[in-house]
Parts: sequence; C-alpha cells; structure tokens
Amino acid sequence: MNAIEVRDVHRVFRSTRRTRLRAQHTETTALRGIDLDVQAGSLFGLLGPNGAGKTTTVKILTTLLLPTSGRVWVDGIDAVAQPQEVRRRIGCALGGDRGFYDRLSAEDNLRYFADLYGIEPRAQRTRVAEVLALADLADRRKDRVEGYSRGMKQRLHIARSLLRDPDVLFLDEPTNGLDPVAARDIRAAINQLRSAGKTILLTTHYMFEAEELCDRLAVISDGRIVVEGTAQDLAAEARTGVVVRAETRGAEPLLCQLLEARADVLNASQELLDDRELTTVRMTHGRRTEAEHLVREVLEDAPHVRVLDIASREPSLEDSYVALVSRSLTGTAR
Ligand SMILES: Nc1ncnc2c1ncn2[C@@H]1O[C@H](COP(=O)(O)OP(=O)(O)OP(=O)(O)O)[C@@H](O)[C@H]1O
Repeated sequence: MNAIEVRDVHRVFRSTRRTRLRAQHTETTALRGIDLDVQAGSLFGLLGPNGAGKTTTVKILTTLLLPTSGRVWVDGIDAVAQPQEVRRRIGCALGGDRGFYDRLSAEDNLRYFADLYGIEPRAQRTRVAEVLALADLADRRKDRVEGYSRGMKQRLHIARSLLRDPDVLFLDEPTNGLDPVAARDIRAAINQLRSAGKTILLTTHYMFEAEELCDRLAVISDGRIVVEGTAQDLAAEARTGVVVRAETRGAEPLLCQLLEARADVLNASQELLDDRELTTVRMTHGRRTEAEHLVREVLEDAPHVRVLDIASREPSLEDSYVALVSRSLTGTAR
C-alpha cells in the first residue's frame, strides 16, 4: 500500500513587482510533472541540487502549498480536497532555527503545540514526555530553547512532529548544518522511527546519509524526477562503471570538457589542491586499468601537464547522483 501518491504535479510561482511605471510579472516553474509512490512503512529519500524542487514537493505534500495542477494523496486522503484531514495524520519537521518560543522551555513549547493540535489536556503530559524521550531531550526538557544547540533544536522539531503520533513523517534536510555527532544522533532517531513502522519522506543533500537510511530514492532536478529506485537502481541508471582520480600539475579546467567529449566519460570535474589539481572522471568503463589508461592519455596529451598519480575506485551513490544530475542539466543522452 502506498502512503504517499503524487500524480503529474506541476507548481508555478507567480509574482508581481511594481515599479513606479509598471508592474513586472515573473513566473518560476518549480515542478514540471512529478510522480511519486512511497510505500507505507518505508523510508524514502528525495535528493537533488539547490533549487531542484524538493522543498516545494514537501510543502505540497504537507498541504502548506497547493499544486498548480496534478493530484496528491497522503495516507489515502486527497491533500488538495481534504487538507485538514491530511494535517491530522502527518508530522512535519521543516527544521531551522525558528518555529519555537525561545524563552520557553522545550517542554512548555511542546505543551503549547499539543494544545494547538487539540491533544486532550490529560494526555498532553504523557505525550510530551514520550516525544521528548524519543528525541533524546528528556534531561534538557526544562531548559529554555534559546540555549539549545542546532542539533537539539533539530531534535525538538522532530519531537514536535511526533506529537500526534503520525503515520507519515516529512523531514526536510534533518541533518543540515549539524556537526557529525549531532547528525549521527538524528540519523539514529530516524532509524528508530522507521523501525516503529512510520512512513518517512526525507530530503537531503548528503549521499552517504541517503544510502545509509533510505529504502528508495528519487533524484529531482529542475522540477523533474530524473530517476527513482534503490541505490542500486540509481547506479544502474547512471551507468557509472568506474571513477578515475588523477592528480596533476599544470592541468586547466578546460581539460574536463575535453574528457567529457569522450563517449565513455559521463562527467569530469576538477578541484584545486595546494599545488596540484585533482580531476575526477566518472566513466561508463568497467575495467579499471583501461579507464585509468584512457584518462592518462587525454591528460598527458595536453601541453605542460604532468600526471603525478592516477587511481580508480568503484562508484558510490554520490557518483551516480552527480552523473545523473549533470546529465539532466546538460540534457545529454549519455
Ligand atoms: N515562494 C516562491 N516564490 C518564487 N519562487 C520560488 C518560491 N519557492 C521556491 N521557488 C523557486 O522554485 C524552485 C524550487 O525551489 P525549492 O525550494 O523547492 O528547491 P529545493 O530543491 O528545495 O532547493 P534547496 O536544496 O536549495 O532547498 C527554485 O527555483 C526556487 O527559486
């Protein structure tokens, strides 16, 4: 059974800026026909570069925004026709530093929201204690939120999203900007919620996080779903055979274009290290020595380039992601 279904959703933002002489209308198309199926009890990851349309999708699913066209069901309920009913069944943590009364304690904040959500006064104390424990904030429950770290605030967002014991949870970049330990704690909490049978849709920029947590993933780019499936499906779709990394002296970024002109190169990028350049080449080639040889040839053909080191590795989810997104943005059929 699907807990979330999205059919051909489009979203256009229209705005008008008035100058003294005239009104200027602008249109931004954020979503260009999104389809999604998220199975009940699964953890689904929405990945994509900045501005791809992830937050717009989450806002539509959580009834904060209306789609311009298309249909959306959450927990079997039509989110456009019955937004109130959907709101009762979902939890939503959009994160960030705002959203709480800084001068109140975490406990008082949650009591306030429990009231707002219509949780019976007699049940509030127990429920607030439960979600504080789930978010590992029980021992800091009396502290004012203004003294909370980002990681603690993020956990408080998750605690709030759990107040109504929802079946479906939406987490928008839950570990964004957190240090590695705080991020690991959040991931552990998310894993616990999945084990408790919740359906979770999360957006993230971190590939290892998506790989660690998600059952299925969708990559969204420029308002379209580029690919949907397991991490293995994404790798198969990206057709990344091997990743070659070459350390050089004297290599120009232009060389990446030369490499990308080859049919067996999916994507090439260069970063500057202290006194060297590091070129990463994602190839369709499966044989590592052959792939290394090909890259070495292209680099050494360029004038004044010295190859210091060359090595290859198996592709990660991040490599598949980079190949898929760059392919979708450049519109190449490779
Ligand atoms: N309220 C708005 N008015 C106008 N344009 C908007 C609005 N909200 C989003 N957009 C535009 O819609 C597109 C998708 O934005 P969205 O926030 O959904 O992307 P995102 O994938 O969540 O990006 P990020 O990873 O940076 O959060 C962008 O081009 C953005 O500028």
